[in-house]
Amino acid sequence: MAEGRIVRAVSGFYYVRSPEGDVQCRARGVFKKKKESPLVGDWVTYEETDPMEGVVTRIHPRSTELLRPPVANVEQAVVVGSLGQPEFQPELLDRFLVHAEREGLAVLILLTKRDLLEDEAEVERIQSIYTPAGYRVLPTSVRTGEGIEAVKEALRDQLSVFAGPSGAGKSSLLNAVLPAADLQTGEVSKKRGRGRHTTRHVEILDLPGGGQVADTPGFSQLSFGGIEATELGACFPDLTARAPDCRFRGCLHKNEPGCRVKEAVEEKEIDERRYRNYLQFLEEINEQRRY
Ligand SMILES: Nc1nc2c(ncn2[C@@H]2O[C@H](COP(=O)(O)OP(=O)(O)OP(=O)(O)O)[C@@H](O)[C@H]2O)c(=O)[nH]1
Ligand SMILES: [Zn+2]
Repeated sequence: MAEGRIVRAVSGFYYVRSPEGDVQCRARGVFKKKKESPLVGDWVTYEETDPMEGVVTRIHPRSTELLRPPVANVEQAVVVGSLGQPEFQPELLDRFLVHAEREGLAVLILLTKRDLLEDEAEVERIQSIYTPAGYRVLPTSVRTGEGIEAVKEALRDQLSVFAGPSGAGKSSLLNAVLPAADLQTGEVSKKRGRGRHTTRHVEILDLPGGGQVADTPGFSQLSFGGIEATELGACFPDLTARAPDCRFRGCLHKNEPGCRVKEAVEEKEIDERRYRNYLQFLEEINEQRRY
């Protein structure tokens, strides 16, 4: 019996990382009967039946479970937003943040392409919105190398996914933190940057400084299906912090009297744009319910 993490899954085989290499495993038949299946990211117990071959016998309880694409036990979402080409899109960033919060992940906001930014005050403006909400915001550039060491540091000791709009620079960042000598990984991973939503397999990559990254865009769906209106507030830490002081329990911070969140927006303690995005997402959730 040994334990390890599934780092890849290809046509019915699960590859479990061990100090000797990746052990090619099949899953025990009993999982199928129980309608369970091992996921990339799972910690499992396996039995080695032949050298470097085995059977997964137990799936350890998951701390998180992302569905599209499927990865288990992701701990951190690195939410990526570009500072130029494409220009910074706050609404899209908030959308990704909601999904990361919803999945119970720790969040790091990475601003990419700092080298393209002419207005130096922009980074501070963005930080002044998201830092009070509890997020760490790191400006980076793969062109100048700014922030890359800090990114490596932030990725240490946990499994992360990079999430963010297409073209924001996720693959470039991944290449920047992967070992320079590991050319093959670098090239493959660059190629994977394209068509990543189609037939690709999720793979967990080891980072040289410790820590792992799942080579997947994190969330491929950004609609709010499955999220109830009453749950949305909890996905905005800056709003949630004030919610206990609202007059009504279950306050949606919309038109209710005695709403502390709305007061905080008026007093500029909560960023107004974040609040407007919250209201818009709430509207979307209510729209979905109508159909
Ligand atoms: N100037 C500049 N360009 C960058 C930087 N990072 C990425 N780019 C460029 O931005 C474009 C998109 O980068 P990718 O890394 O492919 O973006 P992605 O988020 O992986 O995109 P998808 O694969 O579509 O999800 C490429 O042309 C990169 O060369 C940066 O720090 N500075
Ligand atoms: Zn309220």
